[in-house]
Amino acid sequence: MKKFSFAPEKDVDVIAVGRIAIDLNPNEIHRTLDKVNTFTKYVGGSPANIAVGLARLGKKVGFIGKVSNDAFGKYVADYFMEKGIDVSHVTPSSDGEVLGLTFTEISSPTESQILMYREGVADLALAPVDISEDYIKRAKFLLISGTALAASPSREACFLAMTYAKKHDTKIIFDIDYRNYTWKSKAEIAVYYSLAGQRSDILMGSREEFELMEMLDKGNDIPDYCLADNYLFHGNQIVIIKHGKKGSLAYSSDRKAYKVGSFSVKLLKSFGGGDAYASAFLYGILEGWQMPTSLEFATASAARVVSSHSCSDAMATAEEIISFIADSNEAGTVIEEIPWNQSIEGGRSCR
Ligand SMILES: Nc1ncnc2c1ncn2[C@@H]1O[C@H](COP(=O)(O)OP(=O)(O)O)[C@@H](O)[C@H]1O
Ligand SMILES: O=C(O)C[C@@H](O)[C@H](O)C(=O)COP(=O)(O)O
Repeated sequence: MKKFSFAPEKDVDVIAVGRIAIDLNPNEIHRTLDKVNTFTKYVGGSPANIAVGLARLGKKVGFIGKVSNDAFGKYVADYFMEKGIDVSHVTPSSDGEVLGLTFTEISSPTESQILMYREGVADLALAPVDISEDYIKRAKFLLISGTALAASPSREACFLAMTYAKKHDTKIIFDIDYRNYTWKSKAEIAVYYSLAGQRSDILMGSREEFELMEMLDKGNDIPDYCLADNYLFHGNQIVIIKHGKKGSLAYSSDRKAYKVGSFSVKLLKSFGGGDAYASAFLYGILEGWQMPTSLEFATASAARVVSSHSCSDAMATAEEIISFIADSNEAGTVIEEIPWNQSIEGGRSCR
């Protein structure tokens, strides 16, 4: 696949836009939330986790977002600074908006859910006035996280950020990132997700998130490659469709398709894999690696995080991921190049 190239004046690897929140993960596991007494606090929020993952991998990361004007807002901003993430465009909300809270429920060795408190959150107060063209111009990649499209003015802020990115050849990664809060209808979800997906250069999401973007009924048998084709047609270089423990499928504009398995780990929580995957995959792309190497690296990072208690704190260095791969039984076996129309569902035609 043609490698991405960037003007030398682009001195920031990735600028992420969207929510910084707090994860409260249970210290008592394999029980429902009502039976949990204590939690461990971590920085959370999908785009924040991805930013932390990239910073942990040594990339130069910026962030555009709004946080609460209180101790929690200071906590997340301080954590970002400690990780080396630029916070010059992370600003406190002005009308009392709060930081989102995500309670993870680890109800059994195989089941986990999240309960999010997102009423009046600061991240959705991000407005076009907060988007700096000069800042975005410096970035190789702009990461847009789908939940930031769930309400105005954050929605307009994201589309303005994408306009600036297009103007200055900053490549756009759209991580679909669906959370069933704030959205008013399935039609609204599909409109805004597909608008963003048609403007991106790298598009990633779970199968369920692609189905929401395409307004497809659950359980439909449209093959993944058909979903990918639609967005490659609109200019994406890479489309990745994630399938949980089964792994993922990746499609590139040079018509190469990859079926990616997963590494065997002891699952603790099924959350965090996507954020680790996104940060490690993007690291590989920034390093100029070929798709299979980036996909394996991403899959390994994801496996580490779903077997960890945290998401942000569990993000790994490149050395940790490489040694995880070396120590695993699946090294070199998780990636398979497949014929374009032989996705996980088989060789069915698109329509
Ligand atoms: N149980 C698991 N064991 C190992 N890897 C996993 C497991 N669940 C997810 N992963 C990895 O994390 C990636 C993303 O997980 P997924 O649940 O599909 O996305 P998201 O976390 O964004 O919802 C998967 O493609 C896979 O590589
Ligand atoms: O996205 C959130 O606000 C919660 C995250 O911090 C949490 O770690 C999580 O759900 C990760 O999501 P995933 O990587 O998409 O599974």
